[in-house]
Amino acid sequence: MGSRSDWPTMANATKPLNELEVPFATAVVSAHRTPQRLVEFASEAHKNGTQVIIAGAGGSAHLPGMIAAMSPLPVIAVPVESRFMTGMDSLLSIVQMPKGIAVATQAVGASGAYNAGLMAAQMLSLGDAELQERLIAWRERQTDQVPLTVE
Ligand SMILES: Nc1c(C(=O)O)ncn1[C@@H]1O[C@H](COP(=O)(O)O)[C@@H](O)[C@H]1O
Repeated sequence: MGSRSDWPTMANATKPLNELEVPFATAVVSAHRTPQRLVEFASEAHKNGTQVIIAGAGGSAHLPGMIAAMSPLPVIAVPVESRFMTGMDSLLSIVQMPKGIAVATQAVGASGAYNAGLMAAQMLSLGDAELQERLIAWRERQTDQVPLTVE
């Protein structure tokens, strides 16, 4: 995430990851405030066992695209709600990537962060049959929890 202030949003990504027993690490990395840390993080991640990166940032959100530019790993982006434009600035600055560098952008805010965790697990499940089984069971539990009536 681009700032510690993104954590209340980005913590939502950890919920499905924990439920699906997917290990993860967190880091504060900013293209603007810690550019050297960004270069090291993005260029080294695929060498230390990381398989998917979830990048959340708000406002002038260059982080996901910059990570994607420097890493061969899939980058899932979360536009964090901003103070002045409620996340529209975050969304547009993340989603409008130039052809040739791909970022998988999720919805703005907490739900987007939650789905980023799910999407990461689904990507990882392509090479992990046990994780895929856990995902299928997770989906079935979710379906069972939706009541048929509003009473
Ligand atoms: N968008 C970026 C980047 C980046 O794109 O590299 N670095 C920090 N930020 C964002 O600035 C917002 C305000 O940060 P502060 O609350 O620390 O002032 C955060 O949402 C963060 O993601």
